[in-house]
Amino acid sequence: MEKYLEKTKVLIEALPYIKKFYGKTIVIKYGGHAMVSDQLKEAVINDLVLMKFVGINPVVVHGGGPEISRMLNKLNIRSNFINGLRVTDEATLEVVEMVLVGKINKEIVGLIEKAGGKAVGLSGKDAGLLKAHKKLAKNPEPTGEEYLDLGYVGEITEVNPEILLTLIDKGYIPVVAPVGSNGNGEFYNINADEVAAEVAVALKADKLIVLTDTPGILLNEKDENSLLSKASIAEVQELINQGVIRGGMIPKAESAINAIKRGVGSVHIIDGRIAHSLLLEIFTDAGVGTMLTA
Ligand SMILES: Nc1ncnc2c1ncn2[C@@H]1O[C@H](COP(=O)(O)OP(=O)(O)O)[C@@H](O)[C@H]1O
Ligand SMILES: CC(=O)N[C@@H](CCC(=O)OP(=O)(O)O)C(=O)O
Repeated sequence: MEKYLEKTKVLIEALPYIKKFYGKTIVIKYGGHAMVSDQLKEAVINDLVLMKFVGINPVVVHGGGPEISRMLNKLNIRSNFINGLRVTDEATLEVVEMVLVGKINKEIVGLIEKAGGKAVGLSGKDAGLLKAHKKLAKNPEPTGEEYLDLGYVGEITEVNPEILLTLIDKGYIPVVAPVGSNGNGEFYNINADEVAAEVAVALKADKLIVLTDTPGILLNEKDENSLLSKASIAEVQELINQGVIRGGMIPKAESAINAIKRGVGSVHIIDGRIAHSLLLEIFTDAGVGTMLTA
């Protein structure tokens, strides 16, 4: 009996959240470092499908950095990162598209279908979804040029959400790969955190949830107990300036600040290595990870 009461308690606890988010859009950034095992992938996908069936509109933006690196390695193409962004020459861009659009995007779509949902996979090239131009990165070193050339790394100039709204309306979960186009035949590799934030802004999303491989923003990267559970965008900017937030966490934190400044209610950076962390974040009182608000 006790066991059943526990189960009903969990469902009842979810009710106010189901009501709160009914009909709302939540953008989920599914990071490559959170795609650890097939079992975990299935847990994430089940969460997305459950969200859809209780009336929430999830939109997925995925990464795949580790898988791109593995493929580049196999092909003996060297790559390096500046401020968490992969320097991308022509050969690298080809591999990026192959892995993100050809493989990971279609895999996620297939898993959603397997779990009973409906999904459509897109890259930013489709239906003019992500317009981009070349991004110049600020040189992290105090010496030399102020800006560094990252090759075919893009920065979003415009999101055209029309196709996403149509898909949502028809009951599909849109799955977006972070590749953009300048409209003149030039394509760019865009960091998936940046894409997720821009998509969340364009869709006026209630929340952006970033699934990654840490419990959230840590005050000491080596200590998982130093989790910052809540932060304002000013506090996060300060942690970037101090160098507490570095590497792959920089685009996440900067994108979160950008999204909140432009109207997204909250951004949550959570541990995608924990099965069903997405459900815990949305449907329970506890919440997980780091919550960023204005
Ligand atoms: N202050 C910090 N707190 C947590 N993680 C941090 C911090 N600073 C840097 N990181 C790094 O950021 C990484 C997450 O970014 P990234 O590797 O790009 O993941 P993803 O593939 O999910 O986008 C963490 O694994 C960690 O190494
Ligand atoms: C410019 C840039 O860095 N692009 C990323 C795109 C994929 C990505 O962002 O993947 P994660 O979310 O798994 O890190 C890359 O080439 O790795």
